[in-house]
Amino acid sequence: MEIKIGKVEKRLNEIIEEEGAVYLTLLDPEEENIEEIAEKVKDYADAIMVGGSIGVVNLDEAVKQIKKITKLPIILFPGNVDGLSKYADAVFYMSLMNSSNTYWAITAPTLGAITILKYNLEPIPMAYLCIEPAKKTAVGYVGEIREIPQNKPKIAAMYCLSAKFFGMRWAYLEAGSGAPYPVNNETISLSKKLSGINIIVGGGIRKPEIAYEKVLAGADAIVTGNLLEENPNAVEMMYEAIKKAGKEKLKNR
Ligand SMILES: CC(C)=CCC/C(C)=C/CC/C(C)=C/CC/C(C)=C/COP(=O)(O)OP(=O)(O)O
Ligand SMILES: O=P(O)(O)OC[C@@H](O)CO
Ligand SMILES: [Mg+2]
Repeated sequence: MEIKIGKVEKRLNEIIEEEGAVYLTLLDPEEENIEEIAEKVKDYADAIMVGGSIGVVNLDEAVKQIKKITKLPIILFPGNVDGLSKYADAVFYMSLMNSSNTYWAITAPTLGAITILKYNLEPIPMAYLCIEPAKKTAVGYVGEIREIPQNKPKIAAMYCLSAKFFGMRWAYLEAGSGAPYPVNNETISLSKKLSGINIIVGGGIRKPEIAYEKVLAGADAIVTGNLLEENPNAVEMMYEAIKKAGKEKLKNR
């Protein structure tokens, strides 16, 4: 059996290979100045994620608006089965593996599967892991998580290895949108070392030097959301830090 990797994922893999890391920017479909943010982000992000954890309205409209502004791939980041739009390119086909409710671990993605097929969206298989302090954020509340502690990097790493054994090619270490602090470097490095799959890190990253150290620790992708809602211009300095760290990481390989 041959497993086909889609266009968007292939492109992300090429960028990771050539530049050491990708920069993903998260846009909330409910954001009012979505066009202004997309306009700024289009020259720096490698792809745009679209999603929100508390209900989704105007998703199709939001995706169409972004599409008018840029040709960058749009990857849906669904907070539930209603987070799907046929106007996007791909979807993080995600299981919240450390939820205490099987709905978030397997039922929601299963209920979305046929829609994904019908909409011709490229599914990118991903373990979504909510790490301390995610419990204090919207995703922790909605996703009913068993929060993974930061002082035990092995637990997160073990989930990443499990994700790999399940055939997932990506794991998202999520501290929660707007988190007071991001996932620590030890958790990132051990997760990467043990699993070897692509590691996405997001939640609470607001400074270029922090993004820089997360990439050096082993992150293949960095996500920022809130920061750009507050200051879309910050995208440039984040981009530079991520790509600088990516280059250094490739050199030290
Ligand atoms: C694959 C399909 C169809 C569904 C998967 C559904 C799953 C597993 C969802 C996991 C639980 C969840 C609520 C995820 C939300 C992820 C997300 C879109 C976060 C975006 O951040 P917000 O939490 O909206 O941030 P703000 O609070 O800053 O708006
Ligand atoms: O909004 P921030 O804190 O950048 O978090 C982004 C992302 O990890 C949320 O899913
Ligand atoms: Mg939101």
